[in-house]
Amino acid sequence: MTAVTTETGATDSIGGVILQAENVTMRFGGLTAVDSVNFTVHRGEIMGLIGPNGAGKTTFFNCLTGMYLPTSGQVVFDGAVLPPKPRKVVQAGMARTFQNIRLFGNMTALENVMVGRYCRTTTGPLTSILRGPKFRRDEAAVRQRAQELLDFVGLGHTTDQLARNLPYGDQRRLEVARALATDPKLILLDEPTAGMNPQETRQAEELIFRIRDLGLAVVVIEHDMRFIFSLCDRVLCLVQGRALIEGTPAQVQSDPRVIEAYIGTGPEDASALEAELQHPAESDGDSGDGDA
Ligand SMILES: Nc1ncnc2c1ncn2[C@@H]1O[C@H](COP(=O)(O)OP(=O)(O)OP(=O)(O)O)[C@@H](O)[C@H]1O
Repeated sequence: MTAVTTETGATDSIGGVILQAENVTMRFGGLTAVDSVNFTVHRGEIMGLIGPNGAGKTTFFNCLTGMYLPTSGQVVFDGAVLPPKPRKVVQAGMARTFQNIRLFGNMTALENVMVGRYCRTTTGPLTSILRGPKFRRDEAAVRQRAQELLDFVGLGHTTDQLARNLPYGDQRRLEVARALATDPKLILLDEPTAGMNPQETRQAEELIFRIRDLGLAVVVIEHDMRFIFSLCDRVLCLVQGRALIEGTPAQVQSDPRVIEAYIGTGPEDASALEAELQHPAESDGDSGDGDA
């Protein structure tokens, strides 16, 4: 690992390559949603993925996480070509959250996290049916780890609460805890601050930094520019399926093509971005709305 000083002045330990997308292309019939995109993520790095609506961010995310098999190109994760099966991707050490919350609403917070943990247990069907000593040991370990993760994301007090009764920001954090329960090396967060208020957004940022400090790599899709530029080590901007620029937040912010790209697809996105880039202090407190 080498010590790297980020734009924010913090010194982070960024290690070797954990994820490499090579010329990833995804077509839907005649539409090319992702077009020959290269993308590299290192251990201990926070990568941002931005782009105007319809730029191909979610499709690219789905290619990275095995939801889609790219039409061409490949994704190499931790030294091996990614199997195009979400379950195998999780077992390989990649976890994700979704744009729309996907919790088990009628299960408790703890049970939701335990579900994520089961992919790492070795309990077979027979052991589960017989409920012998091994089953009870495994179950206790899963329960304990799930509680630790609830504590880690700041939800230690919600153990027995039904997921559907938690406030919105807590539900998003619960999703992160469930993803962490799979013991990932890389976690991908799809619009983690969507629908959050400014305070929840700051908590989300702090949580992502702590996840990175555990040594995990993080990839984030976000529409909230202030959030992404203060959080990430590097940012990739997609436009019409293509990589427009990849660089540090400072490099991406100062590239006029980025604002132009947003202007080309929607005046609201463009003016929000322009305001953020030119007058970051004035938008204080307005950055938590998200737009799922
Ligand atoms: N399953 C699909 N079938 C056909 N076209 C699709 C499919 N999924 C996405 N597309 C198209 O691919 C393009 C990229 O969509 P995608 O959702 O990946 O963009 P995005 O950058 O995530 O957008 P947003 O920020 O609005 O979520 C769009 O033109 C979209 O209509």
